Amino acid sequence: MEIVKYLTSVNLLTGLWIAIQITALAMVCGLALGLALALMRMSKNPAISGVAWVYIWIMRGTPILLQLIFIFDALPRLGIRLDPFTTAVIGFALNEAAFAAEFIRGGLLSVKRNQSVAASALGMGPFITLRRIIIPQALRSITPQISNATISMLKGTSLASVVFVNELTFRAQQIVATNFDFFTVFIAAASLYLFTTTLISLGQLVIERRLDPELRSLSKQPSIWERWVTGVRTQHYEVVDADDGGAAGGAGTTAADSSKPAPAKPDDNSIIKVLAASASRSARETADTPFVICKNVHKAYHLRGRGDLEVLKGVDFEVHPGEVVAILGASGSGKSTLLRLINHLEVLNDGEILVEGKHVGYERKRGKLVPTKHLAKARADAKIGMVFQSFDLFDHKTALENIMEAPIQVYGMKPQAARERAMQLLKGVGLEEHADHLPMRLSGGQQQRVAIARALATEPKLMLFDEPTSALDPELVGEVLAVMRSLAEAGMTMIVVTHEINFARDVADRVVFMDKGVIVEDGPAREVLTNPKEERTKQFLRMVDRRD
Ligand SMILES: Nc1ncnc2c1ncn2[C@@H]1O[C@H](COP(=O)(O)OP(=O)(O)OP(=O)(O)O)[C@@H](O)[C@H]1O
Repeated sequence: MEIVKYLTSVNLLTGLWIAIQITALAMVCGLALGLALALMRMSKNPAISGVAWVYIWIMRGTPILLQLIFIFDALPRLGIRLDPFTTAVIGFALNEAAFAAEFIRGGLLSVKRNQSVAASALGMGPFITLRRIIIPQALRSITPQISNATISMLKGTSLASVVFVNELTFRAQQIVATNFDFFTVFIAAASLYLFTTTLISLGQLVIERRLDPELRSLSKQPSIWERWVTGVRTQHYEVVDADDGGAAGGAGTTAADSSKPAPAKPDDNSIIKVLAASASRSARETADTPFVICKNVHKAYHLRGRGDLEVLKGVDFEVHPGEVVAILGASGSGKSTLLRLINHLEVLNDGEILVEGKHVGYERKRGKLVPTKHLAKARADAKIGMVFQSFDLFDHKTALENIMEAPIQVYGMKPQAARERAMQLLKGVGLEEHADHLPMRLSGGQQQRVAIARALATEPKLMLFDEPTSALDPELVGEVLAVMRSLAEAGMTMIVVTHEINFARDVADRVVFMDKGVIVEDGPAREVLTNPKEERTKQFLRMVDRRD
């Protein structure tokens, strides 16, 4: 009974409440400062990362007790006088920030770099990318560490008694000093700590479940009961035919039974064809000038300790509206680099690239082209869709969410309209029944078709494909090529880096052959592929022939 008396004693409960307040405030401030320090640590600017490093070094290397005493005793000498509670909050926050910076940095680094490259290609700026793509994925690995840190801090608030904060442990000691009932008083205090830390652990559990993309996607699937009642085997959506112009609420058809095989090729009414045709129309408005112009393009990468690696050595090349150009060449010849330069995922060293008459992400200053500060906006305005070899779908988002992301976040589309557009696109690539599936639940071919749909959702005027089938098993290549073929047939301007010679022969208007950073041969696809003029092209085609 004695223990119940202490468990409900106002004295101890007030002490616990003070400990909780210090912990909550210090954790919020510490995590915010920790995130800033983590980003500073990851900066390429050595001065910025150096400042963060020194801060973390000092705060992690000195005891928090001394830090609290320093803030409480030393700051008044500089004219800054803080009360004990504020001192404790600031002291714990500053100390926590140093530790948080490191585990947050670990979490951010655990997200694959390709995720942010894919976000950039969709016109997403650094802030949106961090908030929508990187942090949600990093949070999964950071959450247990935040929970650990919160529990440690709650227990560690007893240290705040050195600056006269009257928290739980301190109050328990004061009671014991008067009644010497060590056992009961300390058991009561320990129980109060245990109760609170248990709540923190339960909170961690709830957050982890909410952050689990698999559980989230499953919760969108109809339950067994719902399926039985409605007779529907998978999630169903109203899918508006592209004919309806995507008008919300149009007469729709329901996504069909999952047993229906995915169409090998989108039908003529598919939104894929509608978008491609509209891109082709707008491209033809500038038909007298090439849509893409590369002039004397140079690119070198600086390799630490090994000097510069010159990857592109003066590339000149043009693509006309509605044209499909296949870029072939041996590994390392600079094909992907050239694609990445076109939508400014890399910075040019020399020369210039114009898309629809504009330098993407460059502005002229004193006669010189310099990268603009508004790079994300420049990419978004250029409307260049890009599809990568490794698909690079956002791992924490379903197929539908992947496609909706850029229209909503970059182009300000209303969520309902973006959802309808995304469903039409999924239907167009034969994947409407996989709308709520996470990338990890899709085959490589399906992921790549979602990636194409995602790129098309921004209504691109130009599509760049970087070896879109290289990472696929041979039996999955056909389904991706079928979608690309239908885009090409509908008039989309496309540049395709590929090793698929048959695709290049059948679909491309032109083939450009690259070797060691220069264009060796450029001409009509059939001519270059059946009757190459250059020895290097002949050698490459013989090698591909043998491989096939
Ligand atoms: N970020 C980078 N830093 C340093 N070197 C790079 C970087 N990106 C590419 N390279 C190098 O540039 C060269 C050309 O790379 P690129 O990816 O453009 O070639 P590719 O022709 O597309 O080859 P593959 O067909 O194998 O993809 C390669 O030697 C590659 O190692």
